[in-house]
Amino acid sequence: MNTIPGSGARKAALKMLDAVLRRGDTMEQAGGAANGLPSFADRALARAIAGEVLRWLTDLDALIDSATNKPLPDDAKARMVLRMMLAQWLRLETPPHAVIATALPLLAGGPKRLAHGVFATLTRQDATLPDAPTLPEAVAHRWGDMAPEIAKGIAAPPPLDLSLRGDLPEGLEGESLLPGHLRLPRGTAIENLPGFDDGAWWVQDLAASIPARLLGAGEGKRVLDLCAAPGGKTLQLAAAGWKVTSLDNSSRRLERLRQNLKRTGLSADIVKADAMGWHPDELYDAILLDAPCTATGTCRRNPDVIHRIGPRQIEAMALLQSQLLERAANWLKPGGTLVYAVCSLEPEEGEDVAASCTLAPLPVMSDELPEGVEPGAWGHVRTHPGMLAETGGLDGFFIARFQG
Ligand SMILES: C[S@@+](CC[C@H](N)C(=O)[O-])C[C@H]1O[C@@H](n2cnc3c(N)ncnc32)[C@H](O)[C@@H]1O
Repeated sequence: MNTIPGSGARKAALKMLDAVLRRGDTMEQAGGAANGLPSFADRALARAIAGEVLRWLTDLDALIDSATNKPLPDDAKARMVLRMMLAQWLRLETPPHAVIATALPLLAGGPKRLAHGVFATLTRQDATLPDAPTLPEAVAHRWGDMAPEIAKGIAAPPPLDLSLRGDLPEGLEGESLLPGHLRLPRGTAIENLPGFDDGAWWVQDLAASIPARLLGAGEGKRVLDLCAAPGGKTLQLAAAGWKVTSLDNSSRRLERLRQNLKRTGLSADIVKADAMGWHPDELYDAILLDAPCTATGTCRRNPDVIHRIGPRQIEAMALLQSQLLERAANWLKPGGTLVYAVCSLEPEEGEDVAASCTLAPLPVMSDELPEGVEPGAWGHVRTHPGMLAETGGLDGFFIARFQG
């Protein structure tokens, strides 16, 4: 039984961190550890603690090492608990006495005094974190010139972006960076927003909304949303007047797509199939391939990717993406349009895959993008979390458009 209020959330956060950093689970998978907590507030707290630790891991470790004579092993439980303690104090503004009361029981029978001593030293010194998280060396190297700006973008969770099905519901206010887009402050509770019950909008990062926009109005023509679940882009395409076929190989994610269609009152034909074995009955006017990827572009909301993803996963994804793009290119009517997108910051999954496509590039124009985002040299789009910083940033995406 938990005798100290909030200790359940800390236990769950510890389990989540263990799952991500030791087993390589995604935050979504690891989040299951918080599901048994009785209150929404506790579940949110567990996720916030784990998220802040993953965001600031390198800097938290540097603080811990500065306050110990002998470095704690990377996988020591005391180090993990100290990371959580510092993240709560320095990022979530939890008072030190509450941090100590809820964290030390996690080390029952272990080095409680050591953890207490390190934490007390750092609080006495008024330790601080830098303005932007320090990226692990290999990640900074991979992201090259973009790395310093991305790091700034990762410093805090992102704002809430909504895509609108049609007109703006009465009473819903925010900043609009593209038609049909609305940005609200981070932490906004969606259930209480006007239009939630009517399905007048869905949550979708501004960058994630760009690929479907690049296909324009559907006017009843047929589009294949390849790798469609949970369906953010299917909803956009259906709302833009396309006759949508949504294909995905995950039953669980397709169930979420079904629920999303139901909530918004939009429609699509759903196909559960492996795109690597499936063949269409006829060709499509347009195809949106939002390919499976390492998702490093979502590092603001899923900071686990900073620690889980490396060359092995990037290479495997790039191979699958090239194969999917090659197949999709054959399913397009002559003159049709194909958009390839990945929410990855890795050129191997974006620029390199697009360069291997046999279709002709159909360059994206500046006026199709949010102000401040410009198309690249051959008309492709590259976004990253450090862009549009003054308005709250956006996820990292690579997007290219082609003509059949
Ligand atoms: C980036 S997500 C798609 C997100 C979706 N387009 C949206 O906007 O909500 C990639 C999807 O590809 C699916 N997928 C992965 N491999 C697949 C395959 N071989 N065939 C079909 N779908 C696949 C995954 O289940 C996942 O839902």
